[in-house]
Amino acid sequence: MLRWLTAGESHGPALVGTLEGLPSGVEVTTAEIQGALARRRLGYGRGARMKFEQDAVTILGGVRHGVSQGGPVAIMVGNTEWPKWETVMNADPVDPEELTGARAAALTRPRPGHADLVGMTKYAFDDARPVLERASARETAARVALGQVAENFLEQAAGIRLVAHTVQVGPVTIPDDAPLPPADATPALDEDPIRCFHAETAAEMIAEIDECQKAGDTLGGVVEVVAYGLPVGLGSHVHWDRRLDARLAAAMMGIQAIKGVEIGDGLRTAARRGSQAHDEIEYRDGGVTRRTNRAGGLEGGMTNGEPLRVRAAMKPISTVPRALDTIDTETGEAAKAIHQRSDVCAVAPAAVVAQAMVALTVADALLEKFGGDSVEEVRRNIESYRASVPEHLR
Ligand SMILES: Cc1cc2nc3c(=O)[nH]c(=O)nc-3n(C[C@H](O)[C@H](O)[C@H](O)COP(=O)(O)O)c2cc1C
Ligand SMILES: C=C(O[C@@H]1CC(C(=O)O)=C[C@@H](OP(=O)(O)O)[C@H]1O)C(=O)O
Repeated sequence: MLRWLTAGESHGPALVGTLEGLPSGVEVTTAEIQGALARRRLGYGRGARMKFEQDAVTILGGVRHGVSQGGPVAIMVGNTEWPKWETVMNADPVDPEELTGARAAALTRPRPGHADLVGMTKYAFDDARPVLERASARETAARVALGQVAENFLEQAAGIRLVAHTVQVGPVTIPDDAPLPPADATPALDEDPIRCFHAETAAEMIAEIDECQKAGDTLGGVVEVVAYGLPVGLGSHVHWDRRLDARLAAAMMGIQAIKGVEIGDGLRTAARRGSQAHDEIEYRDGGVTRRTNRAGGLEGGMTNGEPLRVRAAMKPISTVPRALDTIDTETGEAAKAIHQRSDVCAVAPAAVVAQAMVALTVADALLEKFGGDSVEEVRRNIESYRASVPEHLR
């Protein structure tokens, strides 16, 4: 079993991620994790903070000389902006006289759509600061760091490769027949400001973000993660919480601002007749294959050998520059919601976060099916399973 946890606040000294259950022998370096975090910072429509803040990666445990050792992997993502927040966010008590200035002021005008108001009520705060500090998607930096480790494991143990791209920004969508980005598309996607594989649509998406920014508004969209090279049989049909589709949906919904998940053609399939909704099975080139991949690589909650396709729908950013109506929790009067700065659109980075969550979820399912304490043992187990499948059904 693979487990992962994160800790840390948006303006704290660092975020920390821990990954428990990773076999030994996974090759991974600080530079690779730094690369994944740099990818998460990309994206047209991101706010000013992405420009000046840096992620400083330190692998604290579980890896020696670039190879995992079988113990928990702990990764720290330091926040280079910490000196500005050291008093306001200090873990130890500070002299109240030092708590002056805009950063220290209580935030009492909760943003509709953010965690502010409910978090204040639930955790008994009269300031939204502690709520937004932990609700913030800054936390996804720790998940992306862990996701890179999981991705290395998947590739090294099973040749599995993942890509993530933007398929919709606000109302602008890629055509239905747009080709899927191939397994090696990540460098090309990194070059596109909105991480869209369809050049004409990418230009329209950028124009939509520009227009939205001018109007003082924000945007959401849809991202898709594709995983290539999955063995048949990850997940299970036998129980609801062992279905891989259920686990992927939970992983996607666990990302800030994700409000819908689609496996394969998902919602679109609901409008089709059965003859147009399923993937007919045939022998081709000496192996079993599906004519189409509308199911997105999952049948009965199990991988069927086709590419896995998972989409996640992100709502528009809730810190709207043309601030929304709210209340002031201190005075009880009508007010305009907090707005200092914000992303206009964070769909491109959300794709990178979704890729990390799929990597972690699939890595967990791979270990559940094949077990193994070293990458070599997992590899052997996969090979022996593949060899046990009758030749005409491979
Ligand atoms: C990559 C990413 C960046 C985000 N950036 C912002 C932002 O700049 N401003 C904001 O209000 N919300 C942002 N969000 C969304 C909030 O974190 C999210 O709406 C909030 O935590 C409440 O959770 P919920 O939307 O799931 O209900 C971002 C989300 C992601 C995934
Ligand atoms: C810092 C990151 O994203 C932040 C996520 C976020 C939110 O509310 O989720 C709000 C913004 O932070 P702030 O309110 O301080 O400007 C984003 O910049 C990051 O992704 O590294």
